[in-house]
Amino acid sequence: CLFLFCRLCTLNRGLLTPGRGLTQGFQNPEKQRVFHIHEVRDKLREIVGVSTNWRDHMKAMEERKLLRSFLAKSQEALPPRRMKDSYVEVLLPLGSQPELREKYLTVQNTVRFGRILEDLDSLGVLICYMHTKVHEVKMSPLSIVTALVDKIDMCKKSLSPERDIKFSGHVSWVGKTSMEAKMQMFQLQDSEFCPVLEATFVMVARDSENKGSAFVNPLIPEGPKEEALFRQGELNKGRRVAFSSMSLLKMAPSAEERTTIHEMFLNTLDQKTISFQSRVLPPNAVWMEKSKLKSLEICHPQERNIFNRIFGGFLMRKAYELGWATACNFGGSRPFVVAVDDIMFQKPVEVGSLLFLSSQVCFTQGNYIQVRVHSEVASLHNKEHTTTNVFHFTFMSENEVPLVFPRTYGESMLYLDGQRHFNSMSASDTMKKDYLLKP
Ligand SMILES: CCCCCCCCCC(=O)SCCNC(=O)CCNC(=O)[C@H](O)C(C)(C)COP(=O)(O)OP(=O)(O)OC[C@H]1O[C@@H](n2cnc3c(N)ncnc32)[C@H](O)[C@@H]1OP(=O)(O)O
Repeated sequence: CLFLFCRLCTLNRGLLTPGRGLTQGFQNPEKQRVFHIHEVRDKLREIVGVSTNWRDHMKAMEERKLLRSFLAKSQEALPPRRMKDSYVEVLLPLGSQPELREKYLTVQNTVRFGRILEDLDSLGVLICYMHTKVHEVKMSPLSIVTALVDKIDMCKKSLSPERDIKFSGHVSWVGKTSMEAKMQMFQLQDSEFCPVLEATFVMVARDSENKGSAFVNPLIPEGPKEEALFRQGELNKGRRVAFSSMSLLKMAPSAEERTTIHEMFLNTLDQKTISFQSRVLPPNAVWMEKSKLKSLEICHPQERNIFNRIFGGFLMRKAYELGWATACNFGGSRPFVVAVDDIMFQKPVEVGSLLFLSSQVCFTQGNYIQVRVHSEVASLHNKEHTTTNVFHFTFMSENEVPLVFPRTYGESMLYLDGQRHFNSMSASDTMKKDYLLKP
């Protein structure tokens, strides 16, 4: 207890120190500090107080128990925060520090999108720690985890690994225990940072030991722009509830969707045999099951997050890269990612688990390929499999791609789910932009 108290006191230095004057982005009126990308994870470790040595991880978690007394009994007991209180800028100096490039490089000399997913996840959590900062102590009593990647939209044709990148973001909406973080990414072009990506994540605050939920500070929007962002956060929550209540896991497809599936079924009946069993593919079509790719990851401690579970960004990178390979294999050319949506982190992944990833094309249209990656874990002691995440990625291929045909009822539901995700993407501005992002 004394050890922890000393740590809390000695670590009680300010988080913000002066940084370089980057001016692009939502706002930085109070000249908040600009973190270097390497500092983000270090900062998170400092805020949560994790052990550097794996053998000490149980002890570090024991210490966190003592922070329980700093948890609020109600949301009203916490001081309200403004959007600018959580505003953070992070520099990824790929241009000015070439030694950073290797980690981010694709064979086409573009930026690995999987690495960007990892950086966004860490940044989202840091932003939420800024919002919930308890000024009396350096270490936070909260365990903040990623619950959902609501949406990531790309808005730039290609990312160069030879030019500096900047991220910025802030909390844009809060519930009782959840927070929405909006982030943007910029790349230096002709000495200006130009927008290349927008992302919306939902983070959930848990108690010191990550066992139950915990209240977060209220958010007070200032001015019409912030009020609009906050209202959008409310609408996003409503949309997610509506989307989930209409899930094909709960409800039958609509009349239009049923017609689509039946027409696809009729298109695959063998005209010669007049049988329900005998199925043949129409020209330029592929059975959905043929599009599958699978992988296995052993979840080593190296990939742990600050709470000794597997880092969400690592899970996203692995799922994205398998999804990209699936789209590449299916479309026959290198695809570009257009959008990512609705990645739900349903269950934490324990260190030491076996992570099974299964990816398949579930919908195509023109040059677009909608890929779904399902991840499940089995512990080393218990062979039972548990779903931890479902990922949805929209890719664009250089050429028109084959149609994908479901054979079973389950696959038909995957097709319709893929179509719903694709339609929600194509309704947004995303598809109107041009892309060239590769893994
Ligand atoms: C070492 C350096 C590394 C640095 C990396 C730092 C990054 C660390 C971040 C991570 O890596 S976290 C790892 C990936 N994420 C996870 O493992 C989370 C796994 N999922 C869970 O643990 C639970 O599903 C979760 C805590 C997210 C939700 O649990 P419950 O469903 O029991 O929550 P509950 O019903 O109590 O709802 C709590 C709040 O969450 C909200 N919520 C839950 N699921 C949601 C969802 N899917 N989408 C949006 N909001 C959601 C819910 O609305 C509610 O908000 P409000 O209180 O504001 O109303």
